[in-house]
Amino acid sequence: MSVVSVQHAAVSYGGRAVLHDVTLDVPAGQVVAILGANGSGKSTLVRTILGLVPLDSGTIELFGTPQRRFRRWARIGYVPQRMGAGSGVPATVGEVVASGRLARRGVFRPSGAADRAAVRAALEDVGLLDRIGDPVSTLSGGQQQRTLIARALAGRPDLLVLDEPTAGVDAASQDAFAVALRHFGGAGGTILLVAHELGPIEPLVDRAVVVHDGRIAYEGAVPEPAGHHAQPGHDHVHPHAAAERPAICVAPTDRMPSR
Ligand SMILES: Nc1ncnc2c1ncn2[C@@H]1O[C@H](COP(=O)(O)OP(=O)(O)OP(=O)(O)O)[C@@H](O)[C@H]1O
Repeated sequence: MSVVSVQHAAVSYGGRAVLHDVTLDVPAGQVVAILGANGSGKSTLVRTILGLVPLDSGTIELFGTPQRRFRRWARIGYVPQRMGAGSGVPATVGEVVASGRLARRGVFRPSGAADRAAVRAALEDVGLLDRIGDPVSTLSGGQQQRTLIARALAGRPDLLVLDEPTAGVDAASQDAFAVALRHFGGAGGTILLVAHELGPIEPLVDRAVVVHDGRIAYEGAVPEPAGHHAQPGHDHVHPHAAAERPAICVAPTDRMPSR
């Protein structure tokens, strides 16, 4: 079963086309990484899947239901790009994570034992249970990012969507994050993530999708990093995936297929 199915999607901002004829399938239980250079359209693709950006044409299905009729949003946990958890908000780590339960329980029902257990389990997953009572503002950037991931996990979603979850995050937090994702995936969860560098998540990724200029330029196994191409002594042994695609190797953070 496909958890996300995008067919021939086209998206534009104010008349400027940003995604062209994008087709993407995320099967249940898979970890799919969307890679690509800055401005290639990765975030737009994810935001379109979540219904935050309208389609010009094409179709999207979520859990087999056309997106416009899909109502079970609690099945999806979303961690947006570079969202500060601690920006002036005096909330504790536990409170931020508990807010991830709202869609599950409804705003007007008080939180119960199941909610508290889910919050603790999610914080345990990201290695921050010992900080549950601390103000978010006292956490490092990486720990704040882990708090946001715990908030998404606390809603017990079936699909986790993460936009650049490890960008600018310290190594310890990246490792904690990889552990949390492995746990979520091991329990049958589906993961769609946008990344520049996969780092410790790389072994978890079943399929990589490279977006270039608003089109899918490559789909398959995680490509080799391209950042070392320009270094002296690097023998450029891996051929480009297709003759018309050499331009995906444009930024140090881009990745090229190894075959
Ligand atoms: N809300 C918006 N209004 C107008 N243009 C936008 C908007 N959001 C993104 N864009 C433009 O659309 C293009 C794709 O942006 P998008 O954020 O999807 O790329 P990205 O691959 O996620 O890049 P990054 O890695 O920098 O986040 C870029 O040219 C960007 O400037």
